[in-house]
Amino acid sequence: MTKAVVFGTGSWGTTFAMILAEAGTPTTLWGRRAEVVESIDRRRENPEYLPGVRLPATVRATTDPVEAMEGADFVVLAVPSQTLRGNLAQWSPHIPSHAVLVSLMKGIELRTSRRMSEVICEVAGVPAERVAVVSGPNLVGELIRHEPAATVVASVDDEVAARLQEACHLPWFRAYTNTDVVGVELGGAVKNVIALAVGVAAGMGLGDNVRAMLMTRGLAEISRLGAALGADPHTFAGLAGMGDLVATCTSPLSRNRTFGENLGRGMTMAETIAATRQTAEGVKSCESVLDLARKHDVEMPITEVVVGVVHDGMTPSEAAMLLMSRTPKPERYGV
Ligand SMILES: NC(=O)c1ccc[n+]([C@@H]2O[C@H](COP(=O)([O-])OP(=O)(O)OC[C@H]3O[C@@H](n4cnc5c(N)ncnc54)[C@H](O)[C@@H]3O)[C@@H](O)[C@H]2O)c1
Ligand SMILES: O=P(O)(O)OC[C@H](O)CO
Repeated sequence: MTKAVVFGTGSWGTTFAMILAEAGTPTTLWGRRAEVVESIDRRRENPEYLPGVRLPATVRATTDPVEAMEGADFVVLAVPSQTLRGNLAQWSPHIPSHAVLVSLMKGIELRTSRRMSEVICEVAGVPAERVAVVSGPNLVGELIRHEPAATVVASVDDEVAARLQEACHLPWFRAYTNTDVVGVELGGAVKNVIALAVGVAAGMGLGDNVRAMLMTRGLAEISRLGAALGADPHTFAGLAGMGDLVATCTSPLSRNRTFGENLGRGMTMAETIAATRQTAEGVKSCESVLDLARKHDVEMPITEVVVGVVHDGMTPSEAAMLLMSRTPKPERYGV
């Protein structure tokens, strides 16, 4: 029988463990904090991240990474992107030699500008064929109610993607396979940056025309970066591209959009960080996305102003003025 371990008892790690278990894949959750692990193991609930959600009996939990990985066919990683390298270095000596490593994370590493699958290959010393990525419009607040949703399971090895698809596919959770790992990962990481921009605009009281403009031109930025990195352009019209962009930029459940909205309303960065309990990946990844774009000579004006507002003291009004005063150009310029 296929078994999985999920590293990270946050909202997506716990929810994906629930999905795997419901799909018939017994799953062990690894967490840092003994009280969270004990609650999952004894009471079948993660009160901090998913209060009131009853987890299936085939979800176990432990603080011991070695015990967690015993016999695992899928090692699923759901910690904040910037912590992956340090954590995985400790876990990788104990990963079963046949196991596939799966990234649920939607970030780009600071300093190296690497995608999460690249960090996994480098740190765990595994070939790309042993890595998969799950990304799509998957807001946890809806999934825990078993509302219908779909996702993309990507691996350069389509058999690996098909195995993971089988391990997590449910009547209410459709998993589609894809071999374009680069495109699927970029779609997930960069939409968080665009959601910050959309949130800022909403916080400033701006309406749907602005939201549509930022989402559409944001998709152009994602596609330009994807083209430079060799992604399949069709991926960005799919669930991991436009799909996730729509969900994240329009939902009040999105942490990234909410983070931007608080900034747009006039909260300081310190106040906004204090008001954010969970991981809003775009806050750090906007800088690494911009670095990646610059390395590949790709123009990403929305990402630039997001970095300005989040990290360099630019005001939302200055950001809006900068974007609107750019040189007029044809819509397909640079795409
Ligand atoms: N929540 C969602 O709706 C959702 C959906 C799809 C993808 N994602 C992505 O999944 C990833 C995880 O997000 P999440 O929503 O579960 O975040 P979260 O903030 O809910 O949980 C993060 C987890 O990581 C743990 N953690 C924090 N710092 C750590 C460290 N240094 N070492 C080890 N563990 C640490 C926390 O204790 C927590 O258990 C992110 O990349 C996010 O973009 C989230
Ligand atoms: O809450 P966010 O902004 O991290 O978005 C969650 C998921 O990535 C949506 O698919």
